Amino acid sequence: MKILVLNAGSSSQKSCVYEITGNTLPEEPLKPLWEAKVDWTHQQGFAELEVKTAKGEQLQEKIPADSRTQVMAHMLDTLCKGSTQVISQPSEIDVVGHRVVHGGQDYRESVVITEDVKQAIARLAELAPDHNPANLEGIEAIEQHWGTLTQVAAFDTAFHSHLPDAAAIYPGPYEWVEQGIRRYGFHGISHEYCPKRASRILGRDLASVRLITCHLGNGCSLAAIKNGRSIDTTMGFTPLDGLMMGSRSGAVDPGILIHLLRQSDNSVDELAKVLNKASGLRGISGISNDMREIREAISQGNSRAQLAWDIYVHRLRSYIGGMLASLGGLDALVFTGGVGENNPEIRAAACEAFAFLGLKVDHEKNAHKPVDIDIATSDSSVRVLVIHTEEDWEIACECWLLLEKKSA
Ligand SMILES: Nc1ncnc2c1ncn2[C@@H]1O[C@H](COP(=O)(O)OP(=O)(O)O)[C@@H](O)[C@H]1O
Ligand SMILES: CC(=O)OP(=O)(O)O
Ligand SMILES: [Mg+2]
Repeated sequence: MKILVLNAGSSSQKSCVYEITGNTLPEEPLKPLWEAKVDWTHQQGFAELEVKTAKGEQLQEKIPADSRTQVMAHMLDTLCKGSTQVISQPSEIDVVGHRVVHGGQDYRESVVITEDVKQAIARLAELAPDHNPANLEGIEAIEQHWGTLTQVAAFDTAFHSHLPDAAAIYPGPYEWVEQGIRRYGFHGISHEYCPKRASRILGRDLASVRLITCHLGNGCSLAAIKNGRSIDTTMGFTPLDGLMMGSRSGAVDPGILIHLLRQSDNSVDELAKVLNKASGLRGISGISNDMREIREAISQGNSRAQLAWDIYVHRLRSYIGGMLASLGGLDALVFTGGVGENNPEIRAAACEAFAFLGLKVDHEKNAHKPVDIDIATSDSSVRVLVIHTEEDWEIACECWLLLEKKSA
């Protein structure tokens, strides 16, 4: 079965083609036949496209980013044409799997996309404005360019859909519960993949390990994992809650929002834009949402970049502390996502606060681009893992399972 996966994040569009043969799913992620990444934010006005194939072909292009759909169409063309071609026509793809960020109350597992599903994704766009519209664009781009193919939605909210009520319900009026205003949690595809990988690295049964998964990308969230399930998480009703992020504020006193809305020159839309696009690392530093640029500015003595870093670290530590209490103990702390996987300083800074528990990082291992390994010292009381998240592989597995079930 050939599966194309489209994973639209807030700063990137990642895409992969996998070929799964045989009648069971492999335990380890397969190497994609073709993978592409579009980075939307690295250079103003341009998108950077990188394509790689299993055969070793590579392509790097800088394209004007005026229209996301055009960039997507161009990316899809590299699958069927030119040096990175891996299929001769779209009909060779059996199914297209999409990461869909908000699935609301109704979508607690992956589904085959129908008109109803598309309408629900569009309806929920208000709650995930940086994601659901891009997810829908991906679905529509396939329909427009490739015609009718089976498409599947894998929801970021699904893995958190069994959160205990005490963690899921906001202490507003009870009517909120009836209106579906609750903590949904996001990055669920990554928070589900990482514990499975962690249990293999640790050589322990998933049901016996207590984990905190720190997904630190452009969006950032933590999840507390017990018995392989999410029992607490930092993102909420929308992907704005919790940790400080690239350009999102994370949790702020709701009184600030009331105060700003009372000032007549602030509209709801402006406020939404400020919280989603002009806050977080970008808002505080005035430089960028990208952690690489924040680190660079700190090395040049920029005090606002330093402040942005300090707040990011403070919040990360304090939310890890919260997850620790929800779990009542911890076997391993897991770092993943663009920042979690690539930034040794953030891992060291987060872990330092838990040294009193006997958690110790091996600084040599931490510094040397760790991938899917334990970076704690042998005498550390808690393991510390760096895991390359394989959201795309997890989505491909969901597609395979759904189609196998349908054909059984
Ligand atoms: N080498 C690196 N060092 C530090 N941060 C990095 C590095 N590579 C990527 N990042 C960070 O990862 C972020 C993107 O994370 P990613 O998980 O890919 O994002 P998305 O939210 O789009 O899925 C970038 O904004 C950047 O801050
Ligand atoms: C939900 C979310 O914030 O996703 P991303 O980090 O990919 O933007
Ligand atoms: Mg992401």
